[in-house]
Amino acid sequence: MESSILAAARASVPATVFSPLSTSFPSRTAAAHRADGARPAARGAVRCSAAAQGSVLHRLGSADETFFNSSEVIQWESGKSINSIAAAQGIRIRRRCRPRYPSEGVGVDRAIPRNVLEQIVWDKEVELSQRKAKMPLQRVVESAERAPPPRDFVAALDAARRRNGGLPALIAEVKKASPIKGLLREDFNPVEIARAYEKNGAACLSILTDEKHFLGSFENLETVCNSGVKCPLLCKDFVIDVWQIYYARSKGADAVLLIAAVLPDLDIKYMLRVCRSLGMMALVEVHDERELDRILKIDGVQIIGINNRSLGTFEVDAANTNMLLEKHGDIIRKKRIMVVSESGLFTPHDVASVQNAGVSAVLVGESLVTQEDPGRAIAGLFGKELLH
Ligand SMILES: O=C(O)c1ccccc1NCC(=O)[C@H](O)[C@H](O)COP(=O)(O)O
Repeated sequence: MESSILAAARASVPATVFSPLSTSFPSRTAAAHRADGARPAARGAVRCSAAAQGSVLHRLGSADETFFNSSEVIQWESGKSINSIAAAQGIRIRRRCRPRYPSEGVGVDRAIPRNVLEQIVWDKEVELSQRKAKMPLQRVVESAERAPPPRDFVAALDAARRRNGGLPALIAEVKKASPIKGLLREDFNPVEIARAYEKNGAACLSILTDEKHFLGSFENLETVCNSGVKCPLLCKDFVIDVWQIYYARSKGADAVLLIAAVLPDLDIKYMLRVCRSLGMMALVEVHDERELDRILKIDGVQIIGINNRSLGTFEVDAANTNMLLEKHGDIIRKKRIMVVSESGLFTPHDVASVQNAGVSAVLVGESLVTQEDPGRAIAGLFGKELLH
């Protein structure tokens, strides 16, 4: 019998004809397959689905249920590469393993990464293809269905803010290492750190799951989820495919991070729908004005994270939050979007400054996790103890 999450996922992408570029997608796809000399799907027709805003090619009736990300569909449809679609939206982070037609597998570019984030994304493509080979989407979807019900990330932030007289709520990050700073904490026990954060007033926790660059893991996410910690959990990873969202849910995540510097608009729209179908929240992260402009045009975004880490230098500057909110605060307030200031917050002055700019929450890793007692460090960061 079909799982209800799978059914919900199907329901969220009604079976209508995909036409962002106005032509009938199934016939174009079939033509593309023929032109390319690729064999059609072994069983069942390639059926196309469209979400109200995002789109997905969903191959039904085959044993290995496959979802394709929206920009891959556009790639097939338009003949343009994902990288040129992304570049047209001002996205500077390129993909390396560029998926083409299904039977072709992935094409690998020989270029070298331009920066740390691009390197992370390229490594993520390799990691993901290995994970998917071990666990096809249908199994991940079924496993997501067995996870404990998601907790309300936004409600937890709101409640903490009210409890603390309007101070920004804290999303405290369980972070062992960073690609820029290296190892942040030697004696790293994710459950101990998570409990200490919660006890000292964190509203939500961010659990890094990237292994290669942050020494995080999905085991960390799962153990914290099963440890009795009640704070909602953000799976902090580099999402490039909906598979990762289902996987994060299956390991107990209540929210995921979607990075505008990495994901084209259609992928963000589609991923937001997948999150909604799973009862999860998406923290949509921007670094600059161009990304913020894009995200403000997308319906259904409830939380925006402004990352203070420059994508050029990877240096942090908390003034980035203030600068973006000065220019776009009005529209953000009008749309009732919650804003989180992320990265590079070290002192009560930093927190007060982003609070004055209008943020509802702060996401902090390094300045807490590097202290001997990361829980006690919260009072140091805010200049007072937070109510739990
Ligand atoms: O933390 C890094 O060095 C890093 C490098 C490249 C891409 C992303 C990176 N960090 C991810 C994050 O967003 C931070 O872990 C998070 O905002 C907390 O930042 P901080 O308080 O400065 O540890």
